Amino acid sequence: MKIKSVLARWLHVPIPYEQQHVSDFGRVASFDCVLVRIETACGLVGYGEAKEEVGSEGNSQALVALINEKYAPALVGEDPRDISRLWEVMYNGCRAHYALAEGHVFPILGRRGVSVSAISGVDLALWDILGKSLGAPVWRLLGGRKAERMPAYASGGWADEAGIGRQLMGYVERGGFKAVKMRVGVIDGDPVSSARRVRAAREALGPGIGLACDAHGTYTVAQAKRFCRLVEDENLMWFEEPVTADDKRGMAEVRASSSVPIAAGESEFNRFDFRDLAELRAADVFQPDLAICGGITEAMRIGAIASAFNLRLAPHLWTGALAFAAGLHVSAASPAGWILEYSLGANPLLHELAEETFTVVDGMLDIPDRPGLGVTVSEAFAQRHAIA
Ligand SMILES: O=C(O)[C@@H](O)[C@H](O)[C@H](O)CO
Ligand SMILES: [Mg+2]
Repeated sequence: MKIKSVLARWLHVPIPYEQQHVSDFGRVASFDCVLVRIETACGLVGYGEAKEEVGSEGNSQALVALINEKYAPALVGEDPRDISRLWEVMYNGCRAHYALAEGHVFPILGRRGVSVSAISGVDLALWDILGKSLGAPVWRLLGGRKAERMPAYASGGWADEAGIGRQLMGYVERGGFKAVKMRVGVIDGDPVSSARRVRAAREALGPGIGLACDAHGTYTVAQAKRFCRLVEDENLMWFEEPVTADDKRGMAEVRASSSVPIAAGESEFNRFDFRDLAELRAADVFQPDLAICGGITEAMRIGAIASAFNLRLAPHLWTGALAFAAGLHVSAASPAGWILEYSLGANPLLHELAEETFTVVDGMLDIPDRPGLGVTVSEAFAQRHAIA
């Protein structure tokens, strides 16, 4: 089996004004991703997703250029089922222990950032092709799924102190969620007002609903410690990215300062970043993003590290349908897999790019059992929103 073509396109989907939310980083006016389409000479087609920015807003030109101009020419002619070999060549270039079939030398393109995101998009498409070639869902190729459906949490919660309880209860009523996530940090100013919003949320939800908080790395270590102290009795499911991802030791200090579990990983790029988080005891929950972290291949390794360090895996699924589905397959197959993120912000790439729908019933999401990633991409939707 041989790869015939690799094509990356930037999908830019504007969000209608009434559906936009104001996140920590401003008003979210679009949802963006890079759609990777790989076709084999025998006519199999696989799709993957790569992302330039964690928030999924904005420009993806650099990523598209990298995939189409650097990775694609090297991949054409290769066997798409040799995923580990191709991963290694894309990451380690001429240092890889494997070579490209035709003896081409591949450059080393970078070990973090868009290079690894590009690998993610390719990797997802390769797994999609492998599954389709065998008529099996990806989770089966990863060793089987632990359950037919897994718990999901509703991810949103930007409202102020007066509105947060109602907003989160709205999520619970809508999908039967047993867990929700709200934003704290820059969005509300300081740890004291964050803690007030958390208390309001807990009061509305009662003790039976899981509650997580996400600070997007916007606190200082001192602020994050103060926040943990203020909410220690609110029984948080986790406190996410308390401080910048660049300060892993600071994160470990925050974690050691209270009993509030720490989650991190959406800003990390590969297993080596997660190994550092684990060794520093900086986190309780790992959140790789399948469109960023090196794809399914790397996420399974990250899941193995989580398991070996007695941590949990809860992938960052603020993504389009392909990275979302990939996260479901990995969570279902990984021993550390725990809970799935379901974004409650406007997310057209989750709900309109795929012909299938991902619906939460009684707080649970079905693990797809169609071949490959189990996502039928709507080419009409993709073409309508493709910028490059
Ligand atoms: O964990 C999450 O879902 C967040 O970090 C989102 O990626 C962010 O709010 C998008 O702007
Ligand atoms: Mg987050």
